[in-house]
Amino acid sequence: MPASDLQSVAVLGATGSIGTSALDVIARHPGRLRASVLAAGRNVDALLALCRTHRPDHAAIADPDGHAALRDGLAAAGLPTRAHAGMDAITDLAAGNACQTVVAAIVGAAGLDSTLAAARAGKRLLLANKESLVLAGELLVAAARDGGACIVPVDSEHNAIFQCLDGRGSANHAEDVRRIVLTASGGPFRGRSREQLADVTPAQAIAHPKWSMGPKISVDSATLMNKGLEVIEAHHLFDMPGARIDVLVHPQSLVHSLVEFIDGSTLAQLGLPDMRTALAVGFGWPRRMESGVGGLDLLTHGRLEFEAPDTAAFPCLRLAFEALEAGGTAPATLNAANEVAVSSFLQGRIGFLSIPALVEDTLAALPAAPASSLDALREADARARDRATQLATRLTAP
Ligand SMILES: NC(=O)C1=CN([C@@H]2O[C@H](COP(=O)(O)OP(=O)(O)OC[C@H]3O[C@@H](n4cnc5c(N)ncnc54)[C@H](OP(=O)(O)O)[C@@H]3O)[C@@H](O)[C@H]2O)C=CC1
Ligand SMILES: CC(=O)[C@@H](O)[C@H](O)COP(=O)(O)O
Ligand SMILES: [Mn+2]
Repeated sequence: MPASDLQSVAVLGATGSIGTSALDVIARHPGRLRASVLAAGRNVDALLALCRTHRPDHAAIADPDGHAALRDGLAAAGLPTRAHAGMDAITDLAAGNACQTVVAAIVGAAGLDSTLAAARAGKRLLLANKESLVLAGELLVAAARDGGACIVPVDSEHNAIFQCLDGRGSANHAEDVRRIVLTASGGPFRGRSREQLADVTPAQAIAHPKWSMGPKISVDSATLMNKGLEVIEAHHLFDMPGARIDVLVHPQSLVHSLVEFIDGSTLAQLGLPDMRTALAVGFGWPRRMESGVGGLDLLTHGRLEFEAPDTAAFPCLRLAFEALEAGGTAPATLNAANEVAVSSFLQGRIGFLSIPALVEDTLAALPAAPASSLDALREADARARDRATQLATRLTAP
């Protein structure tokens, strides 16, 4: 196969759940895919282990203090991989010649700069980092359009919708589509009342019933904030107003989302809950690639059930719809407050019910302003983090 057919891939967030799944798919296609850049946050040992297996040209650690350990570890392993450190280095690698494709799988707003850089540089962008779309969706979609990037959403629901729309993204489908329906598993606490959520622990919250994921998104699934973030994500990716985006709880997580068209047709994408399918769609689109995921045997799986989300017990979904409706800086505020709240909960500093309370308080304290620039959004993000941190500290105080 000619060298030009080999797709060089930067996996940002390589040590995480999505990063690991992406590398699994890449390793199945040695003639077509190559991990040329691997990047992580702080975990130098895990990054070094991946470098020994995948032998990338570049490895980058966001934590500047990790540089020496990464460089020395690569040298000790006899690898030619170049060591880099700091977020700017990751952003430069995402935009540079070392990769044609970027898997954006850093968790949280920390992924924004590298995702934006990949979009501006016209990469094939496998977008898992939903927080960057929530924070700066309009800018990111515009950067991809202007830079000639192809965004393939790999969040499972958005990947499903992308497939149902035949890859048309935000273009050319608006008149055909009546509504988008995002499915939600309901998380580990589906069916519980608000009172029954008061004492749940971080360990219970990250035990997702269907998907194996990192801690932050697992807590988001448990509060239904994940679905709220996904509503805003769908708004930007598919140019749909919130009023035409619905959420349906589907505990089996086999129907990944649906699109209803104006002629009464509904298309859905189904498959086992394994992110390698969405990632293979991202690498191969418009062709299909082997992903390592088996087929779906509906006779074995039995019933497919659907129910309405309970926004009284799980108000984060309502808060996200309200932030989308308010527009401007509100989604950035929602996202930042949620990141602080989830981190505080995972550290055992606040209770589960304090997550929506803290987000709601922050949104009320910092009303939406026009999101006229990236700087305005960054400022909204910083202010929301300050406010939410103060509140979390107050809630923690004995
Ligand atoms: N997991 C899933 O199935 C799905 C995830 N997503 C989205 O994908 C993203 C990643 O999720 P997931 O893989 O579960 O998360 P994980 O927590 O498993 O992994 C996070 C990755 O991000 C890296 N990271 C953390 N902070 C930084 C930073 N400041 N700079 C650079 N890298 C950093 C981590 O590195 P280190 O190990 O060194 O800390 C790790 O590689 C999230 O936005 C999530 O919402 C979307 C759909 C499904
Ligand atoms: C795999 C994926 O895309 C996750 O976002 C998943 O959807 C989380 O499950 P919930 O439906 O419980 O939020
Ligand atoms: Mn999802």
